[in-house]
Amino acid sequence: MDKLVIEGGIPLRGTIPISGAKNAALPLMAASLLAPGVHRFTNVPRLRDIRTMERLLAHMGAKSEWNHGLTLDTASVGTPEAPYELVKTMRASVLVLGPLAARYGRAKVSLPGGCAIGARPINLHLRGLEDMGARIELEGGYVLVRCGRLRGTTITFDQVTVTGTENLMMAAALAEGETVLENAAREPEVVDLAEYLTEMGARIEGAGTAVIRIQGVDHLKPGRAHAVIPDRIETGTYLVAAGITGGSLQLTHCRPDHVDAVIRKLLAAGLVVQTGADTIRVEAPADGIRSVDAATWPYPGFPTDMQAQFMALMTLGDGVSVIKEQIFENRFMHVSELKRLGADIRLDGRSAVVRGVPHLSGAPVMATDLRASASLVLAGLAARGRTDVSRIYHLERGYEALDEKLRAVGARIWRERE
Ligand SMILES: CC(=O)N[C@H]1[C@@H](OP(=O)(O)OP(=O)(O)OC[C@H]2O[C@@H](n3ccc(=O)[nH]c3=O)[C@H](O)[C@@H]2O)O[C@H](CO)[C@@H](O)[C@@H]1O
Ligand SMILES: C=C(OP(=O)(O)O)C(=O)O
Repeated sequence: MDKLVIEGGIPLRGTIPISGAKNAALPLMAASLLAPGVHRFTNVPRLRDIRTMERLLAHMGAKSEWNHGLTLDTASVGTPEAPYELVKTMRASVLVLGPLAARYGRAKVSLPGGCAIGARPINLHLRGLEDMGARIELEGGYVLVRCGRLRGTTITFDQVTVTGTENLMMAAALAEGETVLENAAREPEVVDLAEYLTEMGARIEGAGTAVIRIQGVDHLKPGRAHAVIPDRIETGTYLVAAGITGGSLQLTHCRPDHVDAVIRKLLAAGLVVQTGADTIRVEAPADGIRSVDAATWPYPGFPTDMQAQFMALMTLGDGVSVIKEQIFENRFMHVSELKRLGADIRLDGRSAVVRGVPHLSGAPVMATDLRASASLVLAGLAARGRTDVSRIYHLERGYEALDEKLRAVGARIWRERE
């Protein structure tokens, strides 16, 4: 297994191209199950999670090929089943549930279980499918779904759920009649999925708002080649990388409007940020990082997937920052590791109270989840001396060529065998 070694303290300067969004590509790949045939996606990031979804679709009989993007042929899908071995490595596997139920009238999908950041139940996905007429049983750790054609209905989510909204939007695309999703997730990834589904022949209105209306159709067909939206969390992570190292970066191939809430926090922290049509220029503050509070919230709020990285920045702030995690009950696993690098952080329920320190010092650290790992890399880039980040398979789930991209802007970061 590899670890990342970082010699910190170098201000990053240069240009970083942003990759396609993992959390947009995964539901798009699942959507290919809704219509047998050849689906083409461009700007798909080469990541562990994407490979896992490829393997999951292959298990069902799909064929995939990389050639200037990803081609998925779902013509021979015949096993509507997601086994535990694959689901346990990637929770987003649950995204096949809605498409399989709608297209095949049956599905056997392993329950994803909890993970480092929280319990993460899928009750809202299941209840929604039941409301649409599916019979659901839990057996041997699997969700078994049986249904005739799903029926449109009104579903009001108790809580905003991103993959829940995506799953039910995909199921509703082939249902009979109208489905209304209320309190739906408004994330850009939901909009990207709705755009491709529409391209496939689905009738969807309101994606990107809290109420999505879907008129079910009898058949869907593969759409034209679809370009995955840029990764807003990767974008945010590199914005912080410039600020925390005292550097300046130009990010290209990104969507500045998708990181609005993050940019506003970074401006409050003193960073200089200028946006273009698909570029962002970011510079560290000349007079040090200002401490600011943040609270996570569904889009367009401050993303939970940026909480750990923002906390890394705040460890070097000029005062006290209170960071409140309001989406996941346990997304603070990075705190104890950041403390090993010299950060002053106290946990108080769902808040972290971060008192800025003048500098961080390198140390061996271990990551427990994807964004926690990113926060440790950021802290390591700023720290004096050497930081070893182990368990980088977490990072490989969600960051394409992270070490290469950072090296290209001057970071001293490399892989070593553990
Ligand atoms: C692949 C993907 O897109 N992953 C993202 C998605 O995860 P994911 O879609 O799994 O997260 P959700 O939006 O569903 O979770 C939001 C909250 O709702 C709760 N909940 C969710 C569903 C459910 O049936 N019951 C329930 O109680 C969750 O435990 C959590 O507390 O959105 C999260 C919140 O922005 C991000 O951190 C993840 O990166
Ligand atoms: C939590 C994340 O991913 P997942 O929902 O796949 O665990 C993430 O992308 O930060």
